[in-house]
Amino acid sequence: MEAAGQADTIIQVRNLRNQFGSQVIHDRLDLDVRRGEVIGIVGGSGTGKSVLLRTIVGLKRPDAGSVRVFGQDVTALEGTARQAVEQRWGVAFQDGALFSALTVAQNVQVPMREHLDLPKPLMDELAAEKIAMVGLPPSAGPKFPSELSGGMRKRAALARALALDPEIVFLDEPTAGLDPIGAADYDGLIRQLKDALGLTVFMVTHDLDSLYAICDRVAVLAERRVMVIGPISDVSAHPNAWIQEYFQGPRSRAAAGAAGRAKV
Ligand SMILES: Nc1ncnc2c1ncn2[C@@H]1O[C@H](COP(=O)(O)OP(=O)(O)OP(=O)(O)O)[C@@H](O)[C@H]1O
Repeated sequence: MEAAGQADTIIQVRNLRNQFGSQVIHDRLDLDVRRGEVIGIVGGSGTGKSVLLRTIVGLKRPDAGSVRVFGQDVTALEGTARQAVEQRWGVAFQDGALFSALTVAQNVQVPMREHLDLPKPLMDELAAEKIAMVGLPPSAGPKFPSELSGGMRKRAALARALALDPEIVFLDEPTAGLDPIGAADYDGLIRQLKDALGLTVFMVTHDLDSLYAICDRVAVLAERRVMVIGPISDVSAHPNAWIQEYFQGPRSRAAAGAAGRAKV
């Protein structure tokens, strides 16, 4: 059941604590993600962006605090209740994490096999639909991940994340390793899918161009928590030293300039 008054908040993290041994990664971290937004998670290396993503999707159990998705405390869910929630989101990891022994189409069908009981022709049809949706040619379906370029593998991973028509897509460094044109194409695809499907997109990224081009809001992880969150224009004005260096450096100014020109 969705918590009353939380209709717009699709992910709510409160007082989160994560640590590995004596290394505290998150402490009293709060985060709200709104339904339908593209949120970019940034921060210095090792600030715990990936750990935050993994905690929200249940791959890491938090040491303290709560994580509510769709109004449900996902850290407490088990069995079929957990499966039901997992069907409502898709995750694409940085390296794609595709099964190398399966074709692209079979990879896209993995979540279908796990969660649904569909006849093979229908699964083939749905896989072809997802493959087309992410801009891959039909010929990519029977190929193995090793036969694809890095950019195509990322799209295949996205197709798998979209397999069950999720409401939220989690992306870990989606444009890492892509050339600038490939990265811009991928950004365009995310924006297009978000608009067409009403997706909420949770994106860990280092890519300043992506932040400017597609993120509605940006959350900066620093000092073990979300130090600042908001539209990029607000966040980039924050006086924190890392934020200033990150957003006011030459690469950021170039990305901001490019985004400004694209909007003209
Ligand atoms: N399974 C684990 N066991 C022990 N330490 C871990 C584990 N996973 C992550 N860490 C540590 O937690 C910290 C945060 O890791 P995380 O991968 O979330 O950082 P990040 O912000 O995503 O960094 P980057 O931008 O470099 O990818 C790092 O110091 C990392 O070494």
